[in-house]
Amino acid sequence: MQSIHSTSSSGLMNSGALKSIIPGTSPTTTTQPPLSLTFNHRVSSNPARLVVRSVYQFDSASASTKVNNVNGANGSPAAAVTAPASFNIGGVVGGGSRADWQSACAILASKVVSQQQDTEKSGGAGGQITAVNGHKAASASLDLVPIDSLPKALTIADLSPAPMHGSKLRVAYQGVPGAFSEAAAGKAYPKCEAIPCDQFEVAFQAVELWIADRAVLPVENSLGGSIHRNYDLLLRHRLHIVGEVQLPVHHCLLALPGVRKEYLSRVISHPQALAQCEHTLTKMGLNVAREAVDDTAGAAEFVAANNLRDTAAIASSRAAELYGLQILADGIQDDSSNVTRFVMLAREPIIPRTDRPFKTSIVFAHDKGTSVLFKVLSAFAFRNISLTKIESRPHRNRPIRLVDDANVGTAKHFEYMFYVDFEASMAEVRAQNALAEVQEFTSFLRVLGSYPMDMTPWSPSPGE
Ligand SMILES: O=C(O)C(=O)C[C@]1(C(=O)O)C=C[C@@H](O)C=C1
Repeated sequence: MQSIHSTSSSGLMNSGALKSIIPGTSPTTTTQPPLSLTFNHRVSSNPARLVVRSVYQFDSASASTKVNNVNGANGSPAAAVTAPASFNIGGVVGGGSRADWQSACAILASKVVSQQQDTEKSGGAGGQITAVNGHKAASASLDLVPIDSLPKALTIADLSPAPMHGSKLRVAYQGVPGAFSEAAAGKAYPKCEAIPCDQFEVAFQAVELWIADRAVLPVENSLGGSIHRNYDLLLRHRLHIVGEVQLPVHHCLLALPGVRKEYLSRVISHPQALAQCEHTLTKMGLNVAREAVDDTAGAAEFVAANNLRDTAAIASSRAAELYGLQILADGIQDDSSNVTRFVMLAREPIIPRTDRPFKTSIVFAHDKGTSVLFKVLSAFAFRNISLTKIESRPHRNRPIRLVDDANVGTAKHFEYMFYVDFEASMAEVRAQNALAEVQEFTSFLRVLGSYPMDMTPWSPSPGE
């Protein structure tokens, strides 16, 4: 019996992807007294090594509280908000009281005067105070900063860099370059800048924090079924589904150059990929250990980076190219028409239309009563609205309902959240009426998004 082990991102996975960006998780503190607090979102510009970190940093060199938002797309500062918290003037560090402030100002004033005198004496500009408290000081002759170089007021665009005209849409995905999610991002937004993230949660946060404009998320596969975690995340976050793509998934068995099948003692990949290739691997005589990692391309990267001659990865042919691996076997998915469905997420919903086929995704919890699920679903059936998917997940807040019966004891009913996709646009009256009716039977109802269906003509993966 083969087993699939779960390995956390701190284990096998060695990606340079976006890391968790929950503020305060990786504070960098100095032993010096906290003089200013810097909150930095730093995004490296190397797409294969993109890391976003929230750094709370006590910065004794600056006398202010700064929030620096560094734009991930080009690495240039997008915003810097400065507010006095405590101060450091001319080497005098103040704790923030009025008396400290005044004495520090006095010291500063005397320094200005003495430096002005030095400058005047020397007749040069060499003795100018260049910066006070992070701000450029006016020159000694008091010719103030020219009007055209006055600092510009921050605008909402500085704080939330959306793609400007002509710039690329930034799309967050889970995994490293070569992952199928990256390919899905490219299919959904052909000219986008794909941003690798080490977890799904991080991809959501990247959009919520305006580091990315969209996230692309796998929700189901034709062989492996639903990706449950992502259903839960859709509910926990407030992003909107704005589109879907269905990607043919063509798996390859990858190993270091020169490695033969007989040398292998394990195969590593994303759990979905291992599941999608299970029968083929067995048919190939590869009865070796399977190990799960965070994404397919991450598995390929791991084999290459650690020079593992006894390990193969299941990943895309692009991953083979990127990480210098050879393809031992091509098209090893158990079904040639292996497809993964991804949804695209954004901060704002799109306006639903009726000029092309639309799908709408909802989630609801139903109230007590008889045949409630039947009643809810019939609201669609009576209006000729086809359901394309139904999924249930445990109700997080109320997973169990106790039903007491004096004679026979207590029944424990499991409570669910139901996710339904149906083929209609929210711009259609029949869809609005159906939802109005659904609302009557439900204790909770949310529209996750109404979006164009992926209608690309069917093209099985190459080599099929
Ligand atoms: O690991 C990857 O390459 C992914 O993009 C993730 C993922 C998934 O979660 O299902 C996407 C497509 C394939 O089904 C296999 C893995």
